[in-house]
Amino acid sequence: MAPDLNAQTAKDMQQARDKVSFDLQTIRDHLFADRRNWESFEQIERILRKEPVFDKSSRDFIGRIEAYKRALAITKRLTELQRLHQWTSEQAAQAGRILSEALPITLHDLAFEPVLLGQGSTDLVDQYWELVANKGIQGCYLQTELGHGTNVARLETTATYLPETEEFELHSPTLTSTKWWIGALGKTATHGIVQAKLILPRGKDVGPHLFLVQLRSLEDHSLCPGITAGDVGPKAGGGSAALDNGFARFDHVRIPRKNMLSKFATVTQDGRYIQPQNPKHSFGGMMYIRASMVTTAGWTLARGITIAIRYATVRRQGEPDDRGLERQVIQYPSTYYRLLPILSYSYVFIALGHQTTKSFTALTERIGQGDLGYLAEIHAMLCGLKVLVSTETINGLETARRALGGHGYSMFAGIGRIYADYLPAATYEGDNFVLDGQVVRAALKSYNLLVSTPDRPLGLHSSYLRLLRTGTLNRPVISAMMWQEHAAIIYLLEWRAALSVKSAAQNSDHPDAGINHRLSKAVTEAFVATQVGAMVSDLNQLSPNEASALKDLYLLYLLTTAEAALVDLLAFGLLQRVPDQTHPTRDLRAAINVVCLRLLPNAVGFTDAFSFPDWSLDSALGVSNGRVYEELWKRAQLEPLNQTDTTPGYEESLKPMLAEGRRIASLTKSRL
Ligand SMILES: Cc1cc2nc3c(=O)[nH]c(=O)nc-3n(C[C@H](O)[C@H](O)[C@H](O)COP(=O)(O)OP(=O)(O)OC[C@H]3O[C@@H](n4cnc5c(N)ncnc54)[C@H](O)[C@@H]3O)c2cc1C
Repeated sequence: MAPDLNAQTAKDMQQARDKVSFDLQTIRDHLFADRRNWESFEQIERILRKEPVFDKSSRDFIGRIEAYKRALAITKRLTELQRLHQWTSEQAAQAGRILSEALPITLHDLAFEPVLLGQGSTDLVDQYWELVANKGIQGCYLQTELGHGTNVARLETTATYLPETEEFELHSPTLTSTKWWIGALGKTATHGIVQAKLILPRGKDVGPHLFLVQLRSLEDHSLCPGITAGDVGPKAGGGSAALDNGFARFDHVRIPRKNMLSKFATVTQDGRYIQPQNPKHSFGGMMYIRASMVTTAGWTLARGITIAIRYATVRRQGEPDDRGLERQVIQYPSTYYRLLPILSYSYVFIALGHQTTKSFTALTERIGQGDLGYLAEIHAMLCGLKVLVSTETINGLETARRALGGHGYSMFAGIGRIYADYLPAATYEGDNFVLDGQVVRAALKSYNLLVSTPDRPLGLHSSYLRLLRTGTLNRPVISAMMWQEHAAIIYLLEWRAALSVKSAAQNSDHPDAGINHRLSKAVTEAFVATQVGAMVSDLNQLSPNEASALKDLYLLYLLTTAEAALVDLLAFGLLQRVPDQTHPTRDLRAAINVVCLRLLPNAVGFTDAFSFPDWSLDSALGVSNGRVYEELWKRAQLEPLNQTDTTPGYEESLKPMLAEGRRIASLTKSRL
């Protein structure tokens, strides 16, 4: 008798869990950076799961307006719970991650609040802080315009200072000056921080500055006089439907002088402009957002890969074995080769997120004390990290979705929604290809300084350049064994970055079109590789089983990064074949397979450690008990089209069309 495919799914999942070699709680603590963070996660999850407003069962079937209203209801309850349980901002962020919903409030927390805090004067922050912290007002950040996004210097919105009334007048002089794409502006925000060209009394334009503007009445939420605003419309792939990305135009809107965010630059009562000591001070807001994007990317990828690995574990296809069981699709090399690297990327990005947040906090303290030493370098590295994590997360999600076969295209699979929501991360907070340019500029500057002053100390982010100091370090020694050593691969990736920068500097008169992207990738991957080295060293605190499983995961990250860098490694002569040995590229690929095979029995365990409850993961294919077919069946029954036997539209369209077709067919037949 053929095995019961449905019952087999739960057995496969249980068997996969039985094979896991490590203690789940230890890996969980590692992921959450601390047992207390995990406990807090668990506590928050228990609170959230009881709330009917967070139920996701109907969200695949609702339209935009309902989705938006649902998002507001979620936001309201989330805010009440935060107050009730006195969650810290980190705990509130954790609640947001567990919920995993695209909510307008995100922009208040991620963009409005940090920019106001980081760049507003003490008086302005004092005036608004309680309102901002208690969500008595809802904020957004209005920079991008219809005509310009990347080129901030060419923004057209003006803020003209009027000394007679001590006010700024905000104005949108052209259609193309309309603020566009602004998250939460369309319908939700009451206030916004507007990026506008500051025009001084005698008409001098001193470029874009930030201004706090009330957009909507706090009485009835109607738009304030002189402001036209609305939603920009549906987004690609139906992504972020509940988010009201909006447009706004200002018609001579007046705001008081103190509403200019003037921590670093200010305008005096009589209209004199006091310049910032260092214009780079104003990078703070963007840097905060980019730093938090590393963590977000890690957890987003974690969701996608949990679904894919669980499904690939219970999905069976192929020739049946002697028990009549087909092969679990995760056992196919072409499947695990696609999925396990994504798992490794999610672990690396989550750990990198912890490190980045720590460095950013330390940097903010140093800036507060007036030390801008490494600011430019850290800014460039955050740009590089933003590019790397968003690119890899988008690619990883789509790879994971395709690995699900046809069912991956179903909304019930869950990855399609995550992908559509996450997709614009490649564009917002700086288009990835534009940010590449900033990484490259900083790298070339560090290189030129090194050439002119060889003894100059190098920062953490450019330490790979030490390899170019003459007579210091040798090129890597190539052998098949090196692919098993984290340090050797890190060294290789650092060499690739150093030689990429050197080559770009020496050929700067004739750059090729792809140089920025390649160089930015090389430099950022070298930095991430050194961070992975630090992660590996930290594993010594763990017991051998857990340490060795995580070491393999980090090794896979390094190996697949090296594999993707093969063109550079070969072009720079870093991987030359040693006589009588196999080619290093072959050894590298063999090593990837070996480490994948070692990781395979732990794959489900690694995804369990992310600890996504089923209600939060919201995926028919990612259910933790493996019963994917039952779940798919259950969800398809909820499809509104299935609620009536005769389909809507039958009477007006389908019935007459079928009848007409039959009539014509019968005429043709009679003529024959
Ligand atoms: C979902 C979503 C949410 C957003 N939320 C906000 C928000 O809350 N607030 C806000 O202010 N903005 C927001 N934005 C806008 C976002 O920041 C901009 O889209 C982004 O900065 C890119 O600008 P752009 O769209 O004008 O693209 P463009 O600058 O027109 O870029 C178009 C193309 O040209 C290339 N390009 C442009 N300039 C250069 C250059 N110098 N060198 C090389 N290549 C270049 C880019 O790589 C890109 O491929 C959001 C956008 C999206 C999609």
